[in-house]
Amino acid sequence: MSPYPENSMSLTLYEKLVRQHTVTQLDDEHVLLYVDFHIMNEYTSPQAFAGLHTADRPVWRPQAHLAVVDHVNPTRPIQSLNDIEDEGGRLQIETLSKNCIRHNIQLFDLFDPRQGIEHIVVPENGFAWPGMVIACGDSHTTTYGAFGALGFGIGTSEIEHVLATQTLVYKTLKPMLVQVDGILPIGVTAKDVVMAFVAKVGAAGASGFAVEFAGSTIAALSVEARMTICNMAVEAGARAAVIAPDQKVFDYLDGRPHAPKGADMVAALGNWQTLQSEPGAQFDKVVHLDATMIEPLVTWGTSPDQSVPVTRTIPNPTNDADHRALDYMGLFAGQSLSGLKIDRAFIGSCTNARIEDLRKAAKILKGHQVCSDVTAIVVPGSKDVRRVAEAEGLDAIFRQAGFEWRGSGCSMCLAMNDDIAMAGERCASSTNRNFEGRQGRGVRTHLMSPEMVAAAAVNGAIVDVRKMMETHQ
Ligand SMILES: CC(C)[C@H](C(=O)O)[C@@H](O)C(=O)O
Ligand code: SF4
Repeated sequence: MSPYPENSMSLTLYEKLVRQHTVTQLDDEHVLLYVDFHIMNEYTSPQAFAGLHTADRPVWRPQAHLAVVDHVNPTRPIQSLNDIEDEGGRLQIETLSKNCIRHNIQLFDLFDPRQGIEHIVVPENGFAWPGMVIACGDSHTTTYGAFGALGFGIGTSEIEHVLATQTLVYKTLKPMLVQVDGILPIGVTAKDVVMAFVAKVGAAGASGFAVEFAGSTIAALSVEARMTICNMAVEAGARAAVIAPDQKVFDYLDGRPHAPKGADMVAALGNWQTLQSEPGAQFDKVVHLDATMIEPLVTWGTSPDQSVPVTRTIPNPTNDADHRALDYMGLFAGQSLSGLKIDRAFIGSCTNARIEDLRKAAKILKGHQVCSDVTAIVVPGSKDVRRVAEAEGLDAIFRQAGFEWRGSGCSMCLAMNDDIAMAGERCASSTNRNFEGRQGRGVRTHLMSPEMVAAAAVNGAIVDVRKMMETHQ
């Protein structure tokens, strides 16, 4: 039996995307899904290629894949791969390059002017279109939902399957609607919206679901801000997040190197405009968020759902995990996050290192100095973002304030490269995960918006960014 029988009149956007890519129905829950575009990084692809080579299989459609170096590379300037001290990382980068040459796959390597974090360079170059299925060996592939595409993370054996056949066995999800309405207050961002969602449903609250974000708040957001939302939806367990594409998305894509052009674009638009949930489509769960009530959020624990508005105090622990998290973070219930001293400030990651993020953080920093106790770095999400920021003079604002201006990559989002904090250090971070050890062994991560990180860097402590905005006026 098909989960989407032909006689079911009204489909959600997610269901449409699945149906349009179903090669064959396997059982009640599984389909063989066609993958339009597949992205690889140096970290999760080597074993998949090794499997392919053992089986002596070719890559079926080399042009439907892109490889990007982002996780293990240093963000300080280097002249050649020989300058990378970590031998393991260097080997991963070299292996990706060899595999791409062997199979004729396009690679944005470390020295390519288009290099950056995979989920930043893919949209930037116009690879992600509405209606596509996009897979990648990385959980934050949900980012492409901002375009009305179905993006999701896959494991090593699935990567191999996609390389060989351009398909994979896919377990269908239940549709969930997250309706966000109202005007966001000043100083409250897309990051706070998605953190509010994650806090409301919990870290596993959307597992088994494909989330559709809708409502006046979402419609008012830029495409980049929508990417922040879809990116972090996976922290609630959602293996897919979608937003119906609108004119903003079409305008964003227009003129990008790999977006359709001319008559192809006209034809594509005809299809893209149909990509919405139909009236009467059924969702298995509906969550409402009132944007006017959202405040800047900060995590206090070691899971992205353990957050509170910066104006509030840390809640009482309700289970063992809460106790353990407080212990690791060196915090206690009833404590105020505002005023908590930090050692590091990090602006970066595929959640919040796009040009709009850097512009907003720079606006907070302008005319201020990073507190002398704080080491602050900003890692633009891609070389493109870095170039645009430099053309606008943002690098000068960051540097004058005392931030280090780095090259692009995942950097301090996860301790897999040179950018690692020290045990016991507390870091205000614009990233998406605050797990134990995520930024280095014993490091205490507080997730927040890039504006909030900028404000924390200046104050040497977590602070409500809206206070700094008042002094600007
Ligand atoms: C390394 C990679 C597999 C991982 C992911 O899947 O997301 C990483 O990017 C992360 O953010 O934790
Ligand atoms: S920036 Fe962070 S979240 Fe994004 S892909 Fe890299 S490690 Fe994962």
